[in-house]
Amino acid sequence: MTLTAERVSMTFGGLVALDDVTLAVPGNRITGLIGPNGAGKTTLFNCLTGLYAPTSGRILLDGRPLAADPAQAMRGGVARTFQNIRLFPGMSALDNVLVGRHTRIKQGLLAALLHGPGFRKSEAAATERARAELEFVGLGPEGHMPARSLAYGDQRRLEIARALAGDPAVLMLDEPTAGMNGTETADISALITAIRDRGIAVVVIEHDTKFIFSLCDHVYVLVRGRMLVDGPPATVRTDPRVIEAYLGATECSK
Ligand SMILES: Nc1ncnc2c1ncn2[C@@H]1O[C@H](COP(=O)(O)OP(=O)(O)OP(=O)(O)O)[C@@H](O)[C@H]1O
Repeated sequence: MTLTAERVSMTFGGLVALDDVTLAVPGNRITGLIGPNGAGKTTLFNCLTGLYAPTSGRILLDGRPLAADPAQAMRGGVARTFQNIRLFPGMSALDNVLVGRHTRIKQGLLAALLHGPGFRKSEAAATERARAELEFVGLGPEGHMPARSLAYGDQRRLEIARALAGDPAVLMLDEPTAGMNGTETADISALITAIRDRGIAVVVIEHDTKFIFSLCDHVYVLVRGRMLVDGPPATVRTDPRVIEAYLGATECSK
């Protein structure tokens, strides 16, 4: 599946946050989105996840318009994590992932109340899948623990497990390494690569350009609402326009 922004512009009052931005996010690829403060990254992210309706242009998932409604976008296959952790702190890690799984299950209220065999079977399958996602992110043994008692890095992995449980075609990660130490960052890199290898399109916004250039298959650079340049990391990080506009010569040449 490919998520596309087609000539997207977004204005807030008189302020142009995005100006004619086009990008394509295919499966089997980790796409990075970087840019200086105020470049429009979060605004683009919000358009791609259905939180904002662009002022003009279109967001398409495999050629079909994506609803400007986060719940519908999620059901359509676009999942996200947030800059700030948004778990249910008192619930177990497993139950947090089950919440993600339930976005996919079509059991009505009546079925839940009656607790019939169909419902029980579907719940058992959901629990199995939730356990599998916990294993996948490296939290297999922690399923019973309240989310709040997990280490910070583990809470971020739990958020990713919850997003994966909804069977996304595209996973959008907003600053997934914010506040992490070097080891946790390396672990998250490996996890994101494993997600890509499942065929899921991954989009990462990060301020840590070193992380983006070493992780991503393709990088887009936004500057003042416009897409300045995109390409493989090796090309983008040495592009003089990027060095001048965003990174500063010394940073980018590292
Ligand atoms: N809801 C809003 N209302 C008004 N202006 C907004 C709104 N959201 C963003 N903006 C403005 O749009 C521009 C782009 O902001 P955005 O947050 O998308 O940039 P960013 O690249 O994510 O920045 P940062 O790296 O600092 O998070 C900024 O000038 C910002 O002030």
